[in-house]
Amino acid sequence: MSLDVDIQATLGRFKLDAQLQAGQGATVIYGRSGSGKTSLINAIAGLSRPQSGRITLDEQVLFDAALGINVPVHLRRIGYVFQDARLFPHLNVADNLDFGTRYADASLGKNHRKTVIEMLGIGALMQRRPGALSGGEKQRVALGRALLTAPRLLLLDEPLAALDTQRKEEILPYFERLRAQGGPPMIYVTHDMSEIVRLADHLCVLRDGKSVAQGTAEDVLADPANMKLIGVQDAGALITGVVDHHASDGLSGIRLSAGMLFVPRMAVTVGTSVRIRIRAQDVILSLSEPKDMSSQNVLPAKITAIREGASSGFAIALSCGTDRLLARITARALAQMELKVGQNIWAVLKANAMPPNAIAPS
Ligand SMILES: Nc1ncnc2c1ncn2[C@@H]1O[C@H](COP(=O)(O)OP(=O)(O)OP(=O)(O)O)[C@@H](O)[C@H]1O
Repeated sequence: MSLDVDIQATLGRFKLDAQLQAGQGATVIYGRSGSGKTSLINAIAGLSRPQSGRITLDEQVLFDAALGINVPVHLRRIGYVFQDARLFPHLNVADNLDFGTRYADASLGKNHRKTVIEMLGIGALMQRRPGALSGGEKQRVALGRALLTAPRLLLLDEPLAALDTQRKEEILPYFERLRAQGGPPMIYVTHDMSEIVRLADHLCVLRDGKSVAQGTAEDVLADPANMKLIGVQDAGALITGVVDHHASDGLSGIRLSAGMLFVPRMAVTVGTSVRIRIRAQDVILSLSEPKDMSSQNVLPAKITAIREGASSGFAIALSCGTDRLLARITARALAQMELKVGQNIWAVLKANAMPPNAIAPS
């Protein structure tokens, strides 16, 4: 699958001017409230019509302002899951599921329906109406309804935003499974970093209606130039490792290319590959190897870039074995430590700075 979007739209006083390239897997659109995320995916779905630009999905032109092409919503074969499920209240789950299949490829038939219902664990809910479902169940049905149309692409607009933490945990594994099992490519809107760690292959950052950064999630998050865009609270790189052991003192050891990382005990088996978000503000830099610290996590690193960030802070990009880290330090620390690109340094990471929602099987 390849999606190519380059559109411009004026919505009241808001101007959207976005470019997006997406392929297989999950592409997360990340941005603050009002940055244009919903407007962008509505245009991809065909729910709104941009003033200019072009949208192509694989070889098909879905929209081209100059050529006057605008394929109607129901012929785009794109599934859409809204934040608030939007099931038909007067129809039971079975009828809600079948509603979208009117335009779907009939040859997919009953087997596809059965697989989707089993995958989402909604078989027991078939006769219930949406009013008798929990928020998490509603979202599973909404996802099922979208999948039953055999979409070429799935658009998900903050599908977990209306759910509490427990319900989010109930639904996220379904998205992870879809991604792992080669389900339809997803464009997934969120401003929740933990969902990015769990799902994002690619990341596109929107700001004030403009796509200001995009690429693999690892590249976008490790780039010190993007620290301001992501926000100093959330900025941080993704690293990968393999669960090496679970210690009896409540920590799990993760083998990284540059050494061992200790995190609060993880509920995954030894040998599992994981992706971990290390927030820039949780990385401390030291010129010499710290030996008498409470932190268990001291990794050798090299400075690859130094970039001025927001509010007198600097973003320091580090290579750490084959991984990248991002650290945020003050201008004073930068001057006192006389940090330079190319310098070898030690990165200190607190185990408690890596809560379970910052770690996901990769
Ligand atoms: N039809 C419209 N008419 C006028 N303004 C609009 C219209 N649609 C969207 N906007 C404005 O465009 C801006 C972007 O809205 P959009 O819903 O795309 O943002 P978002 O990033 O999805 O926000 P959120 O995270 O809060 O859902 C907002 O300021 C919104 O008020």
